[in-house]
Amino acid sequence: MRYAILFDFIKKHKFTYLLGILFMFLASYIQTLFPKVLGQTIDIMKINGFEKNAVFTNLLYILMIAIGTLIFTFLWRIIIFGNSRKLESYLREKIFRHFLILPTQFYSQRKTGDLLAYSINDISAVRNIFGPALALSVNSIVVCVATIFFMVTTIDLKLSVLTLSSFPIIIIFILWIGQEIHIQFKIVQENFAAISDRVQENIYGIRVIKSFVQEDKEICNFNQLNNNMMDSTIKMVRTSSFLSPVIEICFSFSFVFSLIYGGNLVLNGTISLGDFIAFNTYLTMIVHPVVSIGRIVNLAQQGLASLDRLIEIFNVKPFFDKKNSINQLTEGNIEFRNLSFCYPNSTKTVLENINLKVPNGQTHGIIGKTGSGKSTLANLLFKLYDIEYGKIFLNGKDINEYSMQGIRNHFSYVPQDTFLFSTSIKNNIIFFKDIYSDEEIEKASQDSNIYDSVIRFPDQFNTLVGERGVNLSGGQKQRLAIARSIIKDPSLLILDDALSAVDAVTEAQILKTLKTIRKGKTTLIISHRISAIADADQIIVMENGRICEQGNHRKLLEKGGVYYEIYKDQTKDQKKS
Ligand SMILES: Nc1ncnc2c1ncn2[C@@H]1O[C@H](COP(=O)(O)OP(=O)(O)OP(=O)(O)O)[C@@H](O)[C@H]1O
Repeated sequence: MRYAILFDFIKKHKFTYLLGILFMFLASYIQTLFPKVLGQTIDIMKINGFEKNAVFTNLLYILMIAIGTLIFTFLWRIIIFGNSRKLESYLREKIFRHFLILPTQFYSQRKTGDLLAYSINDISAVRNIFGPALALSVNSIVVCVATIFFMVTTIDLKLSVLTLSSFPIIIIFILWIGQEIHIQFKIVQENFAAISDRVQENIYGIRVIKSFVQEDKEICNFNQLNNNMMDSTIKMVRTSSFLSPVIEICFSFSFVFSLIYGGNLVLNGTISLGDFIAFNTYLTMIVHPVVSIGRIVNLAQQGLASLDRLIEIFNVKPFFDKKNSINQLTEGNIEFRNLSFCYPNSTKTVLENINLKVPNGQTHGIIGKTGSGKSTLANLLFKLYDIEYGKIFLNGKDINEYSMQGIRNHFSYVPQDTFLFSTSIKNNIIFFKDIYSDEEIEKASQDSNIYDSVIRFPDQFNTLVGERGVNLSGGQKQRLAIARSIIKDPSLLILDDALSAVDAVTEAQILKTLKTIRKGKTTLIISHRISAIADADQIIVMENGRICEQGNHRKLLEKGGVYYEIYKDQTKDQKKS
């Protein structure tokens, strides 16, 4: 069901909602008793030598009405607004959970700022439906129905019909404006998402912007988005600003009819002066709820527009493992059989006819021109994209038989663009898993050659790395990411150009250590540098998504093909220096 996510929440909180609505009903209904009591009091006081006791009793009623309204209003506000805040937190948790289980390809098509807008603005707009909009609706319905009922039954039917004749016009107008607001609010939200995306991207890329002196251009781009946001908001405000004045004009006519026709009824004795005052008080009382209909429509349409956006996200199918999928992957035997691959929403074949066996315990190096498909090959081993059956085998079984969790628990991947969390070095190594001892953390950092750098920091392993590791050098970030991967002692370790920012000596040291600690386990080293893979058991050379050469360093040099050319190119520079 489309709104299932909301119904689940409402079902869970139905008793508090019912109680809150009951209190709202009582608070609103009690208010509508006031005009009649006021009218009666005036009629009593009109008579010479009026009964003081009767007036006193009526004043007591008025006081009780005020106290009752206060108590019930206090109670419903706590319950209903409390529930709306719970709903906000519930939706935020749901969307965050959903974001984490969505397939990787979802993130290739969405921008971060847009996703932030969902988590903040849209959820808050949905909350408004179940907070202020709900409260105003109940109040408006109860006050309008009760007031009209009292006007018609206790005062005068004709006078009521005449003064309320503008109501249908108001309702039609509100419904028409509501549709416009719905459309315009969606545009406002999209513009907000674009702004938040731009701010996020600029802050993230501030160093690049500064180094290319792009500040003015970026400010100009931002101003354009900001103006779009302002224009769309002003357009929406302009549309919604019609609501109140139109409603108020309609009411002015009602008051004119009431004064002319109602005044005549008093003069010819059809209704009393008290009734006339009560009628006008009813009319005054109804103005606020009817004007509120405009606000309710505003809030509801904004909330519904946001709800549509949220549901669109919730409808994106997350990845789920199939039943009985395998969790254990203690060995790293890998086989690609006739694998060809295109990225979703792309027609370009990125990998073509890949046939490759990596037996457990071996180290394979992968080299090739940029864009030749090396990272894609590695990504597919992590089930980042759907792969048909019969193409990739892990320990003799199809990759689709394994659970996502199983693969990611037993395999480790150090990507090209290292990502560090804004926390301590230690947390970045253990990745918030308190299962590693201090000795294991130190060992992993020694093996990845980052230990000496860490202990030179005043706070050592507790040093905060800053957002995305801004306080560390490129090489330090890479080595920290390697430490994070090797502490898991995975059955398959993939280093994707993960040594590109370290110097040749450090690279050699890390590779030497890896050789020891990775004995009996599979390692794939993707690199542009021959030095990083020369020692591998097998080297795969890729070109345009195909494996063009395969063998060990010596054999490939003897062959005098692509690998030999790369080797020649790289050693030529060394010889010169
Ligand atoms: N998410 C994606 N969607 C569509 N195409 C992609 C995506 N990621 C990569 N590609 C394309 O796939 C091809 C192979 O990319 P890949 O990253 O695997 O190359 P690579 O050999 O690792 O390159 P490099 O050495 O520069 O890292 C490239 O043409 C690239 O543009």
